[in-house]
Parts: sequence; C-alpha cells; structure tokens
Amino acid sequence: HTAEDSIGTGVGVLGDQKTLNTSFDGSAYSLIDNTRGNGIFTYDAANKINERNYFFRLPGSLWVDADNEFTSSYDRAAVDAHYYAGVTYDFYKDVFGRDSFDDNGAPIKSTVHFGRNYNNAAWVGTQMIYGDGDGSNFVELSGGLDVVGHELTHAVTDYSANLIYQDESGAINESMSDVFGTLTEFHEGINPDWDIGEDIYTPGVDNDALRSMSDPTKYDDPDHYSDRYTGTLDSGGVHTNSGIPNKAAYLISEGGAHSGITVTGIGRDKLGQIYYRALTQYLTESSTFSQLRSSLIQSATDLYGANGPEVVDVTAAFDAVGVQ
Ligand SMILES: Cc1cccc(C(=O)O)c1OC(=O)C1CC1
Ligand SMILES: [Ca+2]
Ligand SMILES: [Ca+2]
Ligand SMILES: [Zn+2]
Repeated sequence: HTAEDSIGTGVGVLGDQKTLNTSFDGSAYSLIDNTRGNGIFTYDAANKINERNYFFRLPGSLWVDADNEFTSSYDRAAVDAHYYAGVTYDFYKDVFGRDSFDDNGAPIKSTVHFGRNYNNAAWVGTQMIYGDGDGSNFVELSGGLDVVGHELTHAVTDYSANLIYQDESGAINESMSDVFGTLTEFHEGINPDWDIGEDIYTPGVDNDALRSMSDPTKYDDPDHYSDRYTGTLDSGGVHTNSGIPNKAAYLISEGGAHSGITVTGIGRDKLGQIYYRALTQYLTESSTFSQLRSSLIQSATDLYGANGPEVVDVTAAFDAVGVQ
C-alpha cells in the first residue's frame, strides 16, 4: 500500500490558518508535499514527547501527526517551514522556470525546533534549519516568508554563482538572499515589504526588523560603499555590507534619490529577472561589488537592450551606492 497525498489544516507561527500538502501512509499524516518537484519534507530536530530535549540532529524525525490537523503551538514552526517552502518553490518555478534550488527538482528538506532558544536560521548545504528563537529576539524563525525565501536562496546561490561566503562575495551572497526572499514575499502578496525578518523579530517591539533594504542605515548597515565595514567580524561583515547592494536593488525597483543621484525605478519584476540572470549566468564565486554592477548591467542589456531605462537605472543605482 503506497502512501497517498492528503490536505491538512494548520496554524502558523503568527496564529494564521493555512492548508498543507501532507501524505497519509494508512496510519499517520506526514509533512511531505508531493505536489512540488520531488517533494518538500519537513522534520523535527527535537520531538513532541519531551520537548525539553534540545537536539542538534539532522534531519531529525520526519514530522508526523495523527489527525492531519497541525494546530498545536508545537506544530506552528513546522506548519510555516513546510508551507513557505512551497510558496518559495512556486516563486522560483512560476517566475524563473527554476525547478527547485538545483533546477533539477531536488527534494526540499527543512528541520524545525533546532537547538535551544536558537536565534538562527540557515541553509546547511543540504537542507534548511530553523531555531525557535529565545522568544525575545526572535520567535520561531520559519514564521517569516522572507526568512524561508532567504534560506532557500542560499541553496540557489550555492548551485549557481556559489559566491564565497566572506567579504564582498559573501555580502553579495547575503544580498541575493534578501532580494529573492523579499521578491518571494511580494509574489505571495501578504504584507509584503522591503524589510527582512519583520514577522519573527522581537515580538515585543512593533515595526522593527533585522534589516531594511529601503534604508539599511535604519539598523546601522551601510547604504554607500564609503561606509562599508572592513573588519573581520561576521566573515567580513556579510550581513552588514549586504546593505550596499540591497540599497541598490531597492533603488532599481522602486526608484528614489540617494547620494545626490535620482533613480527612476523599473519595478520588482524586471529587478528579479535582471538579478536572476546575473546570479545564474554571470556572477562567479569570487565576484566583487564592482563585478556585481557589471554583471547586472550586462543582464539588463541582454534582457531589455543596451542604453534602455533598465540599464540606465542599474547604472544610476550603483553610482548612488558608490560602486563603480
Ligand atoms: C537569523 C540569522 C542569523 C545568522 C545567519 C542568517 C542567514 O541566513 O544568513 C540568519 O537568517 C537570516 O538572516 C534570515 C533572513 C532573516
Ligand atoms: Ca494534530
Ligand atoms: Ca519582509
Ligand atoms: Zn543569509
């Protein structure tokens, strides 16, 4: 008797209801979504019996449930990791024709309840992991669609430009994850914004986020090359210096005046196509900010023609953030 696809109901980290693609094996329901690629699989690093055991095992136990209703507080992190992985899969498939992170239908695996009060999320080379947060700095990190999109984009990057995770190539790696995590959020269209992690960051503080793409300086990240971090913390400031290409991406899409330069704005769809082409066709593992500029100009030229408004805006945006 083979398993059969089923539809469950769940409640996410923010208390929102959603339906889930699950799989019934005759006795229990698993978080296996067989409707996308070669499947989306969600696991539990800890276990329901004694939640107090904090495990670092990967992938952990495939998530199973007796009644196909994922409505307990313990279920919430798994509900969103599973559901938002599907949203991100659909974004890459529908917008860029990419079948999973490897463009070959690779199964997508996520593990939730990783660690103890773990204020992190990551792509660990083979799968995504999500901590529960400490309840003050973060709640369960899979509760943010831009977070899930960010993590899965690390996988897309690894299977394309494979940008080395340090210094300028590392900041581009981070920026790509913020850009496509944000474009995923706009593609779904539920409370989209140019902030990163707002849904799962500091539950006790409203209207704040981990990072801002529209104004990186709001969280002390640079928005101009002259203000870049040149130290060794965080692999050479990969989560800080990402503010420079993030600001450029925001300006390319939305337009605005910055450093005395005015960018018209070509919109999110063209931003996504130009960035995706650069990430998959031109960037290499050691690309610098300057090479990102030239890769994006080349991509805009390929897609929309030389000296068109798209090329003009990409050029102006990188001028505005001080990258030649
Ligand atoms: C919370 C966190 C800590 C360390 C690394 C990452 C990382 O994935 O680079 C991380 O996740 C994010 O940045 C997501 C987007 C909010
Ligand atoms: Ca249940
Ligand atoms: Ca956001
Ligand atoms: Zn990241």
